[in-house]
Amino acid sequence: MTSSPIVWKIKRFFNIGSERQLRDAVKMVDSLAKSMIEQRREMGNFSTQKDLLSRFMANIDDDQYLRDIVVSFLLAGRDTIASGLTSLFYLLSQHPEVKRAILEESDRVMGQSGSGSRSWVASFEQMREMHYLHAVIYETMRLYPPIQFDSKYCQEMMCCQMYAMGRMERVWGSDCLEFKPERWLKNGLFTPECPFKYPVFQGGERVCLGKELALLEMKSVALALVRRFDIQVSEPDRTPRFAPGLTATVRGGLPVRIQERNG
Ligand code: HEM
Repeated sequence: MTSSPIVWKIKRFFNIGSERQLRDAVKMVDSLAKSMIEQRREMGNFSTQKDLLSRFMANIDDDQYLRDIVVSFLLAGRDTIASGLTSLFYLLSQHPEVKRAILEESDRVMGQSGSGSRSWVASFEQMREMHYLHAVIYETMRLYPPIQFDSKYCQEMMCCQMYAMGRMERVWGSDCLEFKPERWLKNGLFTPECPFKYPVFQGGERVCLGKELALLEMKSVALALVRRFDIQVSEPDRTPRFAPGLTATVRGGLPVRIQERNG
């Protein structure tokens, strides 16, 4: 990235420096997407396969279009989930009472399976019953939205600041900086907020297409890990700092210590 467009235009023209790196990186992502499409084509029978790519391939023949679909799902769906889960494990490490409440809820819904150890994979129906877990995921992304700001261009440009909005007293009340999953529950049931108050997935016609998938993915990974392992942030007193970028990434990662639970 440079301050003047002339610089990158010259680099692009001569295919040098960061423009060359960008071109190589795009080529690599393209060939990854292409090989995923080819592998799936060799498997055949798209109409009977249940994965997302097969469903698209059952209806679309244009390889360029399919490649764009693969790339947009990879970009939109990978780093966002990783970011949300990183923040979740940071917060759970600081709030053992929330972790305990997740375990209690999951034990109630899933039961504690054989020989003292918990089974860790929940069914879709079981996950729908876990209102507290759902609230924890929403509350995590209120304080740490995976996409911290987002710009839109129409007649004028506007910028939506998800990170700032999630921490505004005017919007969330005097306890806005506290991690309180209960704020999302009414009589134990998850109660959503208007997407324009909680714009983590944006709202309206350009709402995140993967929103429900994202929530399901985050819930199932979080649950499986919390039930099976005890995860502690290695340096609990160090506040994570974000690296600048489209998706919120913790600078240097979030080192944790993982221990298997006994039961
Ligand atoms: C916690 C995880 C996620 C968050 C916070 C998130 C957030 C967002 C946001 C804020 C937008 C709007 C961007 C814009 O219009 O400028 C968006 C768009 C989009 N997201 Fe997600 N996303 C997540 C996960 C996913 C997943 C898992 C997928 C798919 C597998 C996905 C697919 C998409 C697509 C295709 C769009 C473009 C929609 C359009 O322009 O019509 N997202 N997402």
